[in-house]
Amino acid sequence: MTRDIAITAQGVSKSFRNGKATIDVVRNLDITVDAGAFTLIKGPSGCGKSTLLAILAGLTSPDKGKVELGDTAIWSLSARKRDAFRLKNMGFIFQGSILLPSLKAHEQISFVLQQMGVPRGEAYSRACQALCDVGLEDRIDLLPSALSGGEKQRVSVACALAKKPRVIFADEPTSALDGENGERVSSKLRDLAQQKGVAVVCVTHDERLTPFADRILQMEDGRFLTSQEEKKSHA
Ligand SMILES: Nc1ncnc2c1ncn2[C@@H]1O[C@H](COP(=O)(O)OP(=O)(O)OP(=O)(O)O)[C@@H](O)[C@H]1O
Repeated sequence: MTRDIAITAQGVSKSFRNGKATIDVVRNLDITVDAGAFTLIKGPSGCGKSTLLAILAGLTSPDKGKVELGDTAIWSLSARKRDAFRLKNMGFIFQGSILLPSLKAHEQISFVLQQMGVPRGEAYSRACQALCDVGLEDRIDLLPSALSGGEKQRVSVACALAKKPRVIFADEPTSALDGENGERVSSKLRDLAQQKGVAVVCVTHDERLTPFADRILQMEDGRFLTSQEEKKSHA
């Protein structure tokens, strides 16, 4: 069976300057991500997980290397074209996702869908369906000020679902969620991968996500451990 590869990154590196010091956060890293798979990237705090995710998602430019989604090299696009490509093809679930204070839960989502060109009525029904999928059917008409932190996080999850993207990038998607809702979001992400062929790439410390993953990559000091190194580090 041939693999359906959604993302290919080759030789990706990123450093940040901290005063006079330079920190190499992502080091000459290669990764391929399959469509229809839930890929989990784990590793200690500060090892470069979020930076890598942002590079793959076209949000933080690498110093070196190439990232392709399908046959589009995202870092060769102009900023404007990259924004449009992201809007159409990617969903995001990030820690502390910001909601617009004056929009109700369903409007947060239908606003994004309409930016993508989805007609108003369809945008509304997709927004409501996605909010139901994350258990927010009785929060559809509420403003962010009336939602808890976990509910706001679920609105951003619903937004990523409603877009029906090719790829979902998630950074600690369950961090603000209790057991039941953490499980609901985790299984939704897995179902999207398995049933809709979405490539889900998730970075997390949350062990609750592990059973849902098709593939787990362990990161340390800006690179992936080989399976042998992983065994040694757990010994
Ligand atoms: N914009 C930036 N400027 C300077 N340093 C940065 C920047 N972004 C990240 N870093 C540094 O890069 C390193 C890796 O950060 P990153 O957020 O990618 O790690 P992480 O593995 O996701 O950590 P955590 O699990 O704690 O979220 C950290 O030392 C961080 O301070």
